[in-house]
Amino acid sequence: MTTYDIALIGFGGVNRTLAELINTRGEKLRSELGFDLRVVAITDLRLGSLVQPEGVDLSVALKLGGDNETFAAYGGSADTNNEAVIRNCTADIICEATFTNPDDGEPAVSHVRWALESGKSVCTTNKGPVALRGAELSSLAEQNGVHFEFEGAVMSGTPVIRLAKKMFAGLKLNGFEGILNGTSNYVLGRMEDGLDFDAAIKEAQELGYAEANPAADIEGYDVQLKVLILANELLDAGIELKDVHRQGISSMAPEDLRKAARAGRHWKLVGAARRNPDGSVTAGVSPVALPLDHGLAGVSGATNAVSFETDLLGAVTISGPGAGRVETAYALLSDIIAMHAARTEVAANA
Ligand SMILES: NC(=O)C1=CN([C@@H]2O[C@H](COP(=O)(O)OP(=O)(O)OC[C@H]3O[C@@H](n4cnc5c(N)ncnc54)[C@H](O)[C@@H]3O)[C@@H](O)[C@H]2O)C=CC1
Ligand SMILES: N[C@@H](CC=O)C(=O)O
Repeated sequence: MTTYDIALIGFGGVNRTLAELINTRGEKLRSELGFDLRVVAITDLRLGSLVQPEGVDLSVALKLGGDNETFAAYGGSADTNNEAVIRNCTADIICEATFTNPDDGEPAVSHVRWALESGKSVCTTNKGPVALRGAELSSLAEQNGVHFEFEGAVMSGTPVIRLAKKMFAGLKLNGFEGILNGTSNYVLGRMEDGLDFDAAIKEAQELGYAEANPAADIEGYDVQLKVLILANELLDAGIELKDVHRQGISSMAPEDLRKAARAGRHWKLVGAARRNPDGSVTAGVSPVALPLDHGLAGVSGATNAVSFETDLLGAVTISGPGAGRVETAYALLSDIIAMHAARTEVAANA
């Protein structure tokens, strides 16, 4: 049985839930997937760092998080020590789930770089490194013979990136439009129900959907990153953040939403990209009042959906959870499963 040693960088909602899945469903994962997962290091801004090559006792680690509690009391350190931990720990795979920084992707870009440079594979749900340094990091992974996987960066655990890359072979993608942020979609729906803006955001935070700074969700920064990822990964657009026009939903009031609903429309924050006749790609994010018969109008709550425009099939739509701790932890697991499948294939062909 293969065992993958993993390090969790960031121990918030997503990586804690991954640790819970490993802790409570380890046996099932072993029998169904044919490999074992062992956590050998954890770092977190608030908790510090814990490195235990023989395997961290997850039931203990998962109880930590009280006021002023750090790993120092459990044989670790109160310092995060990210670079030393990532470079020197015995992990095969680094699971990066720290805050998304929409400006320059740091420090997550460095976390990913240190891991790949030291011969470790990376899976991440962090949109910053993928959107802003995706090409560079993928090529660094290739140079080092390791994997860089990021399915959870768009639409959480709902398979989009790998699915489109594999299953759309032979089709030409001419563009896409989608609801790509669970928080803003949840907030728009709750405001249509009559809740005020702040109360709706608070609910989205409690449900684990929102970014650490929810302005990223509401002002469209999060969708801007996701549009950039899909455009570059799937349309080969070669565009940068500045090329993705951005407008959020912060100026919308509950009354605007209810008035639109009475007129048979739902306001949605839509991210889209389309290939122009000259081959260039135009991309952006903005609120749109969709008529009820539009395919995205009925997508509600934290559900996301993206509709790809293809040459031979017309529109192909993928829909599923777009946020949530369990759903996003599953995305990391799906990345590890993909790495295992690739490794098994290489071994079979050797
Ligand atoms: N929650 C969700 O539904 C989804 C989240 N994501 C992304 O996954 C990542 C993690 O999300 P959550 O776990 O929900 O966020 P969170 O805010 O619950 O957890 C992030 C953790 O990272 C830690 N952290 C921040 N900077 C750090 C650093 N430099 N070194 C070590 N630890 C650091 C924080 O202390 C916190 O515990 C974010 O980038 C988010 O954008 C992606 C898809 C869905
Ligand atoms: N905050 C994001 C989480 C996933 O990327 C969202 O609400 O969609």
